[in-house]
Amino acid sequence: MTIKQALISVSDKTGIIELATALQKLKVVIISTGGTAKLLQEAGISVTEASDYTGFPEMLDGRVKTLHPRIHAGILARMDLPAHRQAMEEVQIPTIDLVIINLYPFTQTIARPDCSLEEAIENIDIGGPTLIRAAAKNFERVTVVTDPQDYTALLTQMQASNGSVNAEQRFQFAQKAFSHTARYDAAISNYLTALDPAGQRKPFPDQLNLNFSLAQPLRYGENPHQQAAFYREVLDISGSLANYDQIQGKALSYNNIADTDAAWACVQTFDKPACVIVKHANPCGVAIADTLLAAYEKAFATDPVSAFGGIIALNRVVEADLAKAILNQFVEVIIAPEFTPEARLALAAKPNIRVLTVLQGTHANHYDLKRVDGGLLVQTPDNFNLAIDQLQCVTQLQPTPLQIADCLFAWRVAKFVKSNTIVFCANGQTLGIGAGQMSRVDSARIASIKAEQARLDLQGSVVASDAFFPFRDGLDVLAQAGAKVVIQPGGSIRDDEVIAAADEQGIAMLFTGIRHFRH
Ligand SMILES: NC(=O)c1ncn([C@@H]2O[C@H](COP(=O)(O)O)[C@@H](O)[C@H]2O)c1NC=O
Repeated sequence: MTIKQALISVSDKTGIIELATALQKLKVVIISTGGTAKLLQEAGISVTEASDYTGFPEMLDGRVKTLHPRIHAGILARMDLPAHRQAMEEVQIPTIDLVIINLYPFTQTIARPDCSLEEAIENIDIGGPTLIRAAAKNFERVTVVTDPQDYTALLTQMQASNGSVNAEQRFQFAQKAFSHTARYDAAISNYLTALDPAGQRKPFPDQLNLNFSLAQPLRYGENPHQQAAFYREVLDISGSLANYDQIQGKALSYNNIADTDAAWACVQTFDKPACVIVKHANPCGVAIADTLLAAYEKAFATDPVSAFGGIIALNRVVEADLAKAILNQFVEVIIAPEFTPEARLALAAKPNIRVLTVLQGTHANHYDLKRVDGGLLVQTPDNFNLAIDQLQCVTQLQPTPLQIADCLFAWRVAKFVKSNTIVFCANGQTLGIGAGQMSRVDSARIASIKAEQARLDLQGSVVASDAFFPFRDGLDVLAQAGAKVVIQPGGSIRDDEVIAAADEQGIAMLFTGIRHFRH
């Protein structure tokens, strides 16, 4: 079916003159709304204004432009049905075969901090979604394009096939169109249901509509008998892990993505060159150093056994010497902001290794989400970074500036380890990590055993605990292992007992006043 008549009504006018020019060359008759029509006419394109076409003026400040039977019957008529054909002949309404449309910028409007409710309401598009839904519903005959990035595909096809668009492409455009209106209405619902009766924004909307689109199917889930897919947030994802660029390697698995997320989140919190090695969502080695190579070597030394098959995250450009060093171990994924051409060449020797780049430090999720049976737990992300002046020394012994720096390092690592968390550190290197235990004293024991296995000396080390010590037993384990400074939130009803134990064992202790549970 050759497209004979098109309706163009766009808020985002990117590429619209070029598209309309090309449509005109294909002898398509163009109807258009106020602002769009004016722009096209100024560009010398012959356009009929929607108001002339309907015989009805645009009214109510543009609230009514295209809401007219001459337009909607023209879009919705099924010309394969005799009754529809007859009805259209009786009222002398020609068909519209192509709708080029995008909506009032509601999301951009409400993103402005000074946006009033009135402005938001005026940016709720009514006629646009109606046009989109009508055209998408009738995709058997009508083509609807809602994304300026699809103009080239549309034209390529029309130019190659006598001004027509094939059924498969029309269906794809219709799928995209309904997703477009769904997203639009979701944004309106999220915004309005987050307003209290006084018009003030609440932290969470009464209705939470989430919008993710399929990024890639996955071979399987956490286990091979589970099916899985990876979805990406539709809006505002530049600089996010989900927007990764894969340079080489096998396709990412479900567990690869989850573990890489943990490693990438952790490594980004350091200012100095840093390396984080993750296994099963927990760091098994973290270090900072003057060079990235030194950071990697220190991180690897924490737990070489667990680092086997791990995920390695780095926060600087990776050069060839580091790439070659990493190749000595078995690694699943390497992620960094960039790799030099020489590093890429070196890594290419092991083509199965997944190598990813991500733009660094520009993205943070708005909400953390956790699925529970029949529900969803929602919270703001744990993006609290402790400042040095928030530390309170509660013991007779005061830590040295070097020990304080190590405490801050250990504390940052602890935030990314599953609770109960104990992290021994020295000189910007993790020495032993106890993760995910049901009791803090067991985590303390495991962390010291791990250091012993890796032949790392805990004498004079500092230790971070992600939450307070309920009893002195955990602290006693740390002291016996050789720790000299402990950083922990404080806040236990037995703090006095724990502080007394620290004084008794010659340990300095810092309270943060804040905890970092991670489940
Ligand atoms: N009210 C209507 O009948 C109507 N029909 C189309 N629109 C929107 O008007 C915008 C284009 O307006 P203009 O061509 O005047 O710049 C498009 O985003 C389109 O979605 C309408 N506007 C809002 O509802």
